[in-house]
Amino acid sequence: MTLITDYTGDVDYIKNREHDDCDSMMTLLLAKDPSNCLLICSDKRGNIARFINGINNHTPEGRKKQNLKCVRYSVNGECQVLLVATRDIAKGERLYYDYNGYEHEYPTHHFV
Ligand SMILES: C[S@+](CC[C@H](N)C(=O)[O-])C[C@H]1O[C@@H](n2cnc3c(N)ncnc32)[C@H](O)[C@@H]1O
Repeated sequence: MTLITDYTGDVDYIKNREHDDCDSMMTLLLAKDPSNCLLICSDKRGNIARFINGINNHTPEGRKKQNLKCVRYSVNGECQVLLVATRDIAKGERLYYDYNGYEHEYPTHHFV
């Protein structure tokens, strides 16, 4: 659970980005009413989190590479997405997390 980074960017309603081809959008908040769901768009303003690798969800090797997980916490009353370590990580190791922790919509068949 060592904090690696938070996932920063502009926050918007998912409904406003349905036709956006940005490949670094992160779900921030899933709500019962879909019109209230929020996401983080990091293409214009973001941080290092947008460049962290995703695992291949279709191979056993993909799962083995995972060394981070994505969690959501309320920090000072605001929802935040955090990437935290799931195990000890050696210096120089590549970082990987599961892009499809909740919605299973991100295509990863081609991920190495
Ligand atoms: C969240 S990153 C976004 C990078 C984006 N172009 C940017 O500038 O913010 C997602 C992209 O990184 C690449 N990527 C992430 N993990 C990968 C992996 N394991 N193998 C191959 N490509 C990967 C894919 O091209 C994917 O579309």
